[in-house]
Amino acid sequence: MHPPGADIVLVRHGEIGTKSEQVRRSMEERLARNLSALLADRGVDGSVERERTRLFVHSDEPSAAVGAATDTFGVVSASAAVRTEPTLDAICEGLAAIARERFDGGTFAVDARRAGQQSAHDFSSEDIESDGGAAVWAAIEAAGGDPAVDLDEPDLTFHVECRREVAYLFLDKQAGPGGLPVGTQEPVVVLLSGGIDSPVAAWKLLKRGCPVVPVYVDLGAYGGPDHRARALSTAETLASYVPNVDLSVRVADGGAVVERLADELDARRMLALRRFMLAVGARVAERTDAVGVATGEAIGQKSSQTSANLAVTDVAVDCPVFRPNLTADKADITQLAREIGTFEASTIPTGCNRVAPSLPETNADLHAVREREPDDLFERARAVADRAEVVALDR
Ligand SMILES: Nc1ncnc2c1ncn2[C@@H]1O[C@H](COP(=O)(O)OP(=O)(O)OP(=O)(O)O)[C@@H](O)[C@H]1O
Repeated sequence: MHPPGADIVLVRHGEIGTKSEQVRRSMEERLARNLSALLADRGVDGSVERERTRLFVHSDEPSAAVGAATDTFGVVSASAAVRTEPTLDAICEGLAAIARERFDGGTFAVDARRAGQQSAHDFSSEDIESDGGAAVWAAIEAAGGDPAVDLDEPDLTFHVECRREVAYLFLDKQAGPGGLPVGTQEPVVVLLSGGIDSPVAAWKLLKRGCPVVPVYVDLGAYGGPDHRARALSTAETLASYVPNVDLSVRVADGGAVVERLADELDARRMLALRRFMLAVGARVAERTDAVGVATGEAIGQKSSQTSANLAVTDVAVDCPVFRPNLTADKADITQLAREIGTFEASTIPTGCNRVAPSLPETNADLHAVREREPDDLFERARAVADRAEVVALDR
């Protein structure tokens, strides 16, 4: 809920504040650009202003601007606010005006902080809280209401952030994703199957500032058009968070290799397939200046993902393999998929055939895996990656 007449959004970031002056400035600039891009993509009126430790969005659409801010990686929270003079009288008047319009019964509290130079004001945060609380109380009573204060768990909190030049009044702090602005880290290739886990892994990398390069390996007879459409659809959802990042999907044709592995290998088939996919991703990384390859895997979630098997797949490539979900439980990954909006597309039935054997290897030995997999597996991976089709997203 925002105060009546709110025309500015306070945007808070977190870890950026721990950086050196130079890094902080460049990250804040990136955050401002990313937020501007998201506002423009959503057709939300708003201009972003950067100040030390904060961004501000000037907007006549405060709810939509808060929505964009809280979808921007790097943002910890956002509040739609009204501004007043930084005097005790003006703040109390402003709080009373908000109370008249927004208090709807229950309990309230006033929470105040002064930012910047404390000596700029001749009153303390406690003064704002006590005088502001009295002003809110009087306004509610005058309107025929029944005010009650609860400082621990109020139904409505009147927040005041008093700065040297201006005081901001707001009613809530909407949580953002946190993390770092996208583009402040080097790109990473993500093997995006479109299942529940890999879009979440991609989102987590975006959240930590990495632009991602999605790669989908077409499984031929073991995949199909719906399987591919599912991957593209999850990429489109991811792209809606970062409209200024190119999330075109590299679609690599792995059909012939998958068929061969299914024909020739039994228990170790999935390991060879994972090693092939990693090699496809590594080749794309090489060609796109990405620093590594990420997957949606988590320790022990599937037979191909036991800690022993993950070790065997990693050594297929020279570049780092990132697994943002590594220690996450499936329930938590699924919950996040729901929250970020990829779950629905990820669970569309694709009717694809099962590649996995009925008795898969769970404790693979690297020598045994190497011995059985085709000699030209990695050569084929590179060739498939080089021929990958770059599919622009439908947005
Ligand atoms: N067809 C594919 N194209 C690209 N990457 C894939 C593909 N299949 C699997 N992967 C990668 O390998 C990881 C493990 O594969 P797994 O078989 O568990 O995937 P899934 O269950 O189909 O999808 P997800 O792991 O996304 O839920 C995936 O998280 C993904 O990173």
